[in-house]
Amino acid sequence: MFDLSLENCRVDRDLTVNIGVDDGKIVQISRGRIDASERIDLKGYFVLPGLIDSHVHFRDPGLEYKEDFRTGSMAAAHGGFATVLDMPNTVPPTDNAAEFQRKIRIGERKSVVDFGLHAGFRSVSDVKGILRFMPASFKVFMDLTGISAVDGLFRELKALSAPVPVTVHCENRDVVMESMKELKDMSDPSVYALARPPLAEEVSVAEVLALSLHHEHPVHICHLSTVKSLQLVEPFRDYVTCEVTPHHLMLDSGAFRRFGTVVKTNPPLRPPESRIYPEFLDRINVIGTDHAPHGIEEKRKGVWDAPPGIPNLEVVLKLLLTLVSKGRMSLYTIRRMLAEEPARIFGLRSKGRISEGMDADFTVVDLKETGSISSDDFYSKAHYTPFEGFSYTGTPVMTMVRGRVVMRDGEVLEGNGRYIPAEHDSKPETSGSEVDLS
Ligand SMILES: NC(=O)N[C@@H](CC(=O)O)C(=O)O
Ligand SMILES: [Zn+2]
Ligand SMILES: [Zn+2]
Repeated sequence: MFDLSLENCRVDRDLTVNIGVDDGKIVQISRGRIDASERIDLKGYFVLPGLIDSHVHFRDPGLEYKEDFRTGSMAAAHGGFATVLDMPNTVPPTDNAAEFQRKIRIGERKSVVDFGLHAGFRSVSDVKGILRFMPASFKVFMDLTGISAVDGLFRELKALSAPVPVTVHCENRDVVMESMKELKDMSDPSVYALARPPLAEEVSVAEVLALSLHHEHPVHICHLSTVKSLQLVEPFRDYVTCEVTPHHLMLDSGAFRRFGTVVKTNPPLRPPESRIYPEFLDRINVIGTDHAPHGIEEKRKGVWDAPPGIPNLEVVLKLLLTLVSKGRMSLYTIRRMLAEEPARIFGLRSKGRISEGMDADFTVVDLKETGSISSDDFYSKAHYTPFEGFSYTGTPVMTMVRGRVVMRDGEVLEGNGRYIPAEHDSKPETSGSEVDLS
């Protein structure tokens, strides 16, 4: 007798199964009846593996007025995510063993969903100590760090035979400084798109590709935002993976006219001729929200003083399911880019697929429910979005983390998220997408 049976789970276009859950794990997948003490009937919904957002900023510790691990993880559960990977640019940064362990404790105390952590990089001497905690990656901001320092990180990871990916924010510092010069006295928010032009990203992507090729070490490029960056990355698929954000997928630099500095983000929204469109998704590995909450009052400062970043955890799945309803992308693409690929790239061995032995993480969606996005419903502290009022078709109705319902019908319940150590191996295996039927 298992703890739970999820019944009538439509897990693929034409495949409906029952799923047995015991002790937080998927223990049986079958068409027949499963004996369990509790049953949940999911007839009429579509059941995805528990989705993973590999790019969030929960601002904890140090910037809790913007977000903290509790409100951020509740936003994740509300948005349909069972696992998140948090970024290291907190105060202080998560760039040494002590801070890394401290953030694990913060997450274990506050998070309602499971979480992994990207480590920051300040000094080669901290790398070995951080590796003990099995980080998802080492994150580097190329607009803040010089090439030789980043080269040192690759050398140290190789010396320690640690195939932990280097995750990169690609904007070249020199190009940004040069571009800013002639724009500094201007105040129209749309100049921000010119201050950090596509060339800044493309030059930085090229530098990172050279480092990855030279060291034969995996690299993951965050928030890739131009077609030319995508063309650069394409020949390097065996070592390099990349991510696109919902805002770079759905908006262009024209959004500045409507939303001003609320849509100021790094890298900036791009002009129509250089941006990424949903039709390019099959060339990209991961959709990451880059959930980057700030106080609404600081977001309303001038173009040079407002902090960059857009919160997306509670809108991204509605946006993507609406694209599915319009035939512009498939549910399979959501499963690949928000579950299978993040789990593979970041070594989350127990997550990302519906098969026996995996964690019982599920994201259940209603493909037909319609509505319009309202930041009043957000659990995040950031009650604003450029997608306010967006009419969606399709929404998450349940989020389950290791067999525990943490969101049902839009209401977030109590949860007890766990730290998920990353288990990287040097051979990035292909992402299996079929449901293993026993
Ligand atoms: N994307 C942003 O504009 N801001 C992010 C940092 C980052 O991801 O670069 C943030 O932490 O606010
Ligand atoms: Zn970034
Ligand atoms: Zn980010």
